[in-house]
Amino acid sequence: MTHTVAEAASDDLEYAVKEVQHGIPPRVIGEPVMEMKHITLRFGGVTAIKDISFDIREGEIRAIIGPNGAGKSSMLNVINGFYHPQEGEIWFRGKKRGPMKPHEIARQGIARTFQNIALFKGMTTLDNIMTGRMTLMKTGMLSQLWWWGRAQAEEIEHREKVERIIDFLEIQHIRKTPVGRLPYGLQKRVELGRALAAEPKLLLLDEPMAGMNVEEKEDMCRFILDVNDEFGTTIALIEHDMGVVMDIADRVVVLDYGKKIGDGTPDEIRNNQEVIDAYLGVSHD
Ligand SMILES: Nc1ncnc2c1ncn2[C@@H]1O[C@H](COP(=O)(O)OP(=O)(O)OP(=O)(O)O)[C@@H](O)[C@H]1O
Repeated sequence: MTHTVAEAASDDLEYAVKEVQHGIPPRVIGEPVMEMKHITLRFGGVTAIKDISFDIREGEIRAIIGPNGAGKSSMLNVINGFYHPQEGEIWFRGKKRGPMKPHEIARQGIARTFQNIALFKGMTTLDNIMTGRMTLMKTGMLSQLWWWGRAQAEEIEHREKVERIIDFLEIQHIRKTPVGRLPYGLQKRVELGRALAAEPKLLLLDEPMAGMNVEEKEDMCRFILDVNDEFGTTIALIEHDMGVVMDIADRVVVLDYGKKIGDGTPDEIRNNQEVIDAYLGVSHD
């Protein structure tokens, strides 16, 4: 089956996003936060990313799209330090970044969610979101023994922040439920909550709508737009649902077989012949 971008967009979903955007002033896009310069990443004989450059700017919602195996997840893993490219440079806030461990990158204010939900299934929503604050916790195990009062004060502060996220994501009713018992859409929302708990400046979302029904997608769109708007969080996301991408992204970078074939606003991408030929003109469900 073939279909165009417009056909791929669900009318219901489009409406929900427009409704959310209504009344909100246009986003202010700032300087580049992250610059990927001529990145090449190989796994043995497989070149997952070939000489790709693009940037992510302060305050924007940046989408990375492309067919299966295009190199999107690999790119997200390069951004969050999980993979180290063999070639190219990564610049973060105007400084060249050397190889870093993921926890060091988390301390720089970069958080992510995963394509396959990576929550602690036996733990409650509340505890899972609390784990997102680990990198912000100052008091270690030993000092907790000596500085009981300080550790307690810190715990209260973290709990308050987590409760605010629970309110924001409208998941009060499941705060004590083990996440393994939750429907898929709610688990995805908890995972977003855990990433938000780290108070990221740059949030990376790997297929946040995958496996969701239309209603769940509407909710997730609303939360992504609200996170960007209310917290000023810069967001980079991989997403297959073209209706979502074209509605919420400020700019879109398109990958195909590890190469960049398009980069621009949703309108520019819709009209880019190379992108249409490689990706948009055919079904990619
Ligand atoms: N850890 C790995 N070891 C070997 N090859 C890998 C590894 N990770 C990815 N690849 C290969 O790199 C290429 C890009 O994969 P990647 O997962 O980044 O694509 P993608 O665009 O995210 O795909 P999808 O939409 O299916 O998730 C593929 O050919 C894949 O098989």
